[in-house]
Amino acid sequence: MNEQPAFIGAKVVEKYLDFATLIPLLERALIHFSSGNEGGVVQPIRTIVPVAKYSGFLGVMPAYSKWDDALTTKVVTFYEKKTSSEIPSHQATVLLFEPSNGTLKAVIDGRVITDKRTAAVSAIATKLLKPSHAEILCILGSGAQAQSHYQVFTQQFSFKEVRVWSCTREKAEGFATTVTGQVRVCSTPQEAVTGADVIITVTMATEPVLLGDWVKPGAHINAIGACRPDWRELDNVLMESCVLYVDSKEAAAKESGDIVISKASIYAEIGEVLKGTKPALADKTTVFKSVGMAVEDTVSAKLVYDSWLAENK
Ligand SMILES: NC(=O)C1=CN([C@@H]2O[C@H](COP(=O)(O)OP(=O)(O)OC[C@H]3O[C@@H](n4cnc5c(N)ncnc54)[C@H](O)[C@@H]3O)[C@@H](O)[C@H]2O)C=CC1
Ligand SMILES: O=C([O-])C1=[NH+]CCC1
Repeated sequence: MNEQPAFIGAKVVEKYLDFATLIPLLERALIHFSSGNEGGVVQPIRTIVPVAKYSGFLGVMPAYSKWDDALTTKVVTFYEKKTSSEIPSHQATVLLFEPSNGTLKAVIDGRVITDKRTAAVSAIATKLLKPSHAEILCILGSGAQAQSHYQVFTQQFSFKEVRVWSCTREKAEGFATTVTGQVRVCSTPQEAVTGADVIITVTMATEPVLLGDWVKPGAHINAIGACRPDWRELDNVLMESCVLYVDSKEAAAKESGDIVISKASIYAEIGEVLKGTKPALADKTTVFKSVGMAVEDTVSAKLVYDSWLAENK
């Protein structure tokens, strides 16, 4: 008889998933992912089931990492929020399996993992691609990803000013009151973006919210939303003029509307830059287009499970 799997909830995940530990694990996973067979990451493109009746999607994201000897699948749902309901727009669960025999070892909250690993990967890209004197950080969006990006960016970098814009001023002000440091609330995306050195787009927009004409030459942009082939956050001016980095070339070319619609060409995966096989052109205007990778969930879930096990043996 198998033992029951462990059930690890959001509070426990929060406790074990600190950015300082997570970032080096994710850097290593990104390098392995971008190393082909040699890297030992098996990660098919995720399967997405549209739930059109409710403007929602269900995604299944499996991966195995030979280096970590970890096997997981995340099941994630994301829904357009039509009301001010407390239910998060994104919910997720990660199943962690024993790779040697397929036994389910743990069922782990995936919402906190998704928020933190996405923000941590943006911080990794930013460290490589930001201009040398980056003083102003701009966040477009004020939801869960805005929160996790704010946390890791204020921990890993020292910006002199942080600005936020959201689709209503009320939401942007709400964000500013929940975070620990000073945030300048902006009334328009253009006001927030003008003069910013690093820009993060973390919205559920389906049309561009960031226009290339507003962006300071040499700025670095982390484009996190618009993960459907017909959704946009960035306009063609920006997509055609930037140097474009992605997490996965294969997935970004299929899933990112900003890439599919603009037909912009991808310069490199961020794992190739970490490996040293492609340069970080930090003096140019750079975009890191992230769609999210299963292997990021795999290493995060393994970190949580191993930490939990060490305390609960
Ligand atoms: N690249 C990755 O690995 C991941 C990407 N995401 C994406 O990041 C984005 C943000 O996710 P969460 O913060 O979890 O969502 P959320 O629902 O917590 O926040 C969404 C934000 O977008 C704003 N928004 C909604 N519609 C908008 C519009 N039409 N124009 C401008 N702003 C709008 C909302 O006011 C809110 O501030 C989503 O597009 C999501 O799919 C989420 C998880 C992982
Ligand atoms: O990687 C991920 O979990 C997601 N990317 C876009 C929506 C959810």
